[in-house]
Amino acid sequence: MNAVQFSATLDILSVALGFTAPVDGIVSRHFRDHPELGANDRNVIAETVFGVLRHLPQLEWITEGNASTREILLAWFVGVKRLNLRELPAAFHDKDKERAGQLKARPVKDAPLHVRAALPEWVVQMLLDTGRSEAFILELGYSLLSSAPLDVRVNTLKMKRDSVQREIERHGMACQPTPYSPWGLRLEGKPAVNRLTLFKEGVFEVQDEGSQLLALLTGAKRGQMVADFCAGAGGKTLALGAMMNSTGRLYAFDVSEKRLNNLKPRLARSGLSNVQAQLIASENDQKIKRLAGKFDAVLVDAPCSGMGTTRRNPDLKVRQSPQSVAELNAKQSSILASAARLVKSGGRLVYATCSFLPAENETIVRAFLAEHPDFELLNAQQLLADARVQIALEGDMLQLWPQLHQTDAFFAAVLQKKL
Ligand SMILES: C[S@@+](CC[C@H](N)C(=O)[O-])C[C@H]1O[C@@H](n2cnc3c(N)ncnc32)[C@H](O)[C@@H]1O
Repeated sequence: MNAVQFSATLDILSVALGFTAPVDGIVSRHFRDHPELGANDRNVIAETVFGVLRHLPQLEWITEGNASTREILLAWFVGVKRLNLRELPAAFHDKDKERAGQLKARPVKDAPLHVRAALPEWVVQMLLDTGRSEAFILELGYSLLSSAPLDVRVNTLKMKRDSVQREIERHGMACQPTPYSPWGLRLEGKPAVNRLTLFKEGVFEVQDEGSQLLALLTGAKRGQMVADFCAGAGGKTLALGAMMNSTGRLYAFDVSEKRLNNLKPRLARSGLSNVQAQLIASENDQKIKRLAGKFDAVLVDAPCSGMGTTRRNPDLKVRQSPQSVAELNAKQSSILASAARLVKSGGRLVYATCSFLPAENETIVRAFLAEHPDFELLNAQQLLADARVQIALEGDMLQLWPQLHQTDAFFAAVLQKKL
């Protein structure tokens, strides 16, 4: 790491470690304000910043707490990258090197489980409480320490997956069909796919394979009435619209105008004409009440801790807490109950999160089922098999794990309103 990269990394980390804003935004802003940084500089800086945040529980343990940003970065090079003193970036002074010697004396292998797994202690406790073994937790923690693969979803309205694969490869970017999603391609490395004309023409969208499977579970079909209740910028809306072959009606609800606005350019690229974006004031908005009982399928991609996405959003390990999860739980139950009113008899309700915490997954679904005897749980593995996706699941619900499925840790439960 050269002096320019070192100083930019320190600057970004000193803001990011304040945890007042998401790290990806902080990194993007710094790069925008510093156009002099080249592509290689940006790669080195971003990899280091994200690496440090992913490993933060370990770095805090190595430095014994209250460390400066510089010391955290030193612990990253010594404790994680395992550089010896001669290999440290030249920007570290003799005094830093003296400290580096002390940091080496605290190897992570001697640390408590949550430190070794680089997960918050409360997260590890929640997993232990629901019967997960130490080995499982360590594998999960390690898998969340690497960067996520770059997956795209092919817009099958515009082109077939194998044709898109050939086109992407023609541009010198290697990719393979994803193991589970019938629409996915996984790219090698992190090429700038958004520069390709195919992307600009809406032939594919960047989307984690797990996210694609959640849309698939709705079973949305041509001519149906479908709702994406927490549509955000519409990652799943676009997948649903393509499943419906741009027919029927697809409502994209969200309480955030900004997020719904971000859906607009994506919709324009996609060529979908069946989507109606609707801003709602809350899950109990009158618009929802007026549409009660009209939908064949409703997807609730609920606001959640995002704990399953910490490869991409490592700061969530610090920004979330048992209190924030408890607040989310109340919201999740309320949104699910409200969205359920939209579903017609025989219709499907998919509750999903990008989390592996049982408190915001199975617990919410079990409580919903106890209060709504008119809904029953369907077997997600069977539904996926019916869609020719072979995946072994532990029970009726879908929980994806990065260490097993190479996706973010998405969760989904498929509920059906009884006839
Ligand atoms: C996990 S994100 C959705 C991501 C999106 N489905 C996608 O695939 O890109 C959760 C969304 O729920 C929205 N949300 C929060 N509270 C809500 C509520 N009461 N009703 C509907 N949407 C809500 C947030 O604004 C956010 O966009």
